[in-house]
Amino acid sequence: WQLKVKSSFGSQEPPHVPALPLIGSLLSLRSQHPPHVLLKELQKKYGQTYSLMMGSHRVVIINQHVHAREILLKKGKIFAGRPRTVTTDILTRDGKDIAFGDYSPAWRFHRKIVHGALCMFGEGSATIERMICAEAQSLCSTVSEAAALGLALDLAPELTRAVTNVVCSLCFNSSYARGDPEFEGMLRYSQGIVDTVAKDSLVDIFPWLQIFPNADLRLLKHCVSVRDKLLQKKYDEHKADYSDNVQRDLLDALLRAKRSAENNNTADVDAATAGLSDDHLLMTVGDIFGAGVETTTTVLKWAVTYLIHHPDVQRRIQDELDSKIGADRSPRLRDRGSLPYLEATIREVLRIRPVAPLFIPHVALSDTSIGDFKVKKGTRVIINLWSLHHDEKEWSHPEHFDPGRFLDSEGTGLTVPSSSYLPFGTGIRVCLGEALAKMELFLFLSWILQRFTLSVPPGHPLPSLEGKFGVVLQPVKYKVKATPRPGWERAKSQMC
Ligand code: HEM
Repeated sequence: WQLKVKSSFGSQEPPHVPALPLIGSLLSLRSQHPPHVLLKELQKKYGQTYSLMMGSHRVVIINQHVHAREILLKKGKIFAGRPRTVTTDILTRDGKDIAFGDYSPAWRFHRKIVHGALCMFGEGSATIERMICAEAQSLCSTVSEAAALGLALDLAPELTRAVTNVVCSLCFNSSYARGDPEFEGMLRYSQGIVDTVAKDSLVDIFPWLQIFPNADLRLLKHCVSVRDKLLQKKYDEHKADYSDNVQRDLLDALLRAKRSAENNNTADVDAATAGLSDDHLLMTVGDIFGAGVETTTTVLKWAVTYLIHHPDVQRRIQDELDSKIGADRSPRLRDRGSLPYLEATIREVLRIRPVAPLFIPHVALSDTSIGDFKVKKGTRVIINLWSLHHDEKEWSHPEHFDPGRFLDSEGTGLTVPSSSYLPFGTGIRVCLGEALAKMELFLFLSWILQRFTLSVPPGHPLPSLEGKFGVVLQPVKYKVKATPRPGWERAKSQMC
């Protein structure tokens, strides 16, 4: 019996990367590789699951799907905590959002109403499809204008604009024209936040460093205050003309859920204890911008980058689009089922270049175990999605871009060939925007590839596939030559 109890809490600690007092394992983590690659490499020395010290925090690193699934699914509630850090506290008013909020009844209720609101405007909704198609149309017009002038285009800012506008329409029922000062301001502060949060922030490992002047923290605080002013303005406007009978957007849906909880119109136990404040709703919208724009845009950028490297894949998608949709109308969400090769390509992009290769760290909320290893309450856990998606035992030639691995043996049906595939996570903390992101990826890519063939301008090198690591794993900057496809002359590219 004693043995049984022992093993249910794990019998041994995971192997440790050496650590020194105060600085932890910092010296062993110096490398020219980005963190996800280094943490994958360290498996060779310490095994698939090992631990290290970040300052005074013990962090367990997971490089295999069996342990990842145990953490996210089987022990989802035990590992549902999030660490608090200096930068995320600034970003989220001390964790009043979903992504960095710690697990609690308030968080559970908060996540539930946001999920409900996103479903209403998300999956299967004609409203969101219209919003995305409007942005796809505007994006294709910009690309078409550049093509008509014979110009190569940096697609990255155009994709950011398009995805940001979808999120603006979803949250505030307002989309912006190019050059609109409010919109340009929003793009600027978002970039500032991405740049500063992306820095390997030492203050997050050693919070006492805050007492020293820190230019990054100053910039982050400035960008967050500009963001908050805009969010507050939108929030006040929505509150002023709120009506129970009309739901224009996500902010209306959130306001309704909050009011209904306050009026005790809900039997929800968590709601009774939650007490969601205005800050919670504002930070939710901050989260959707923060988690929803950079990620989706980056996947689109990687998709374009891989398609440029693989004209054969691009051609096969275009053949599929031509035969299933033709040139008389634009793709719709209902076409997804008949375009398996495009869907397989999106899955392969999400596998080969996971934008969140280290997820968001989880925290053990009680003493527990992972496999045979015991894990103490408060331990942080980093799931290295890069290792899962590049595990040689699970994927043949993992660095080889091959959408076909997500097709069945007939090449017509979609499959997921390995359990080592978790681009959006799974379980209690699964990505809240998975459905929205998949709709955007499908519509933007199908619209672009129906109209244009993408390449690099003559004489330009192919863009690097290495990527640079920040908040997300980004491709490098480069220019794209978009050649209109036969039948997609300029006027027609406007067609919806
Ligand atoms: C292709 C685009 C996207 C990818 C690959 C992606 C991936 C992920 C991943 C891996 C996580 C971490 C899961 C974990 O910690 O266990 C996550 C969390 C999250 N994502 Fe996404 N995401 C994408 C787009 C979006 C969008 C569009 C939204 C907003 C509508 C969004 C909102 C969130 C939120 C709020 C969380 C935190 C969930 C929680 O902590 O409970 N994401 N996402």
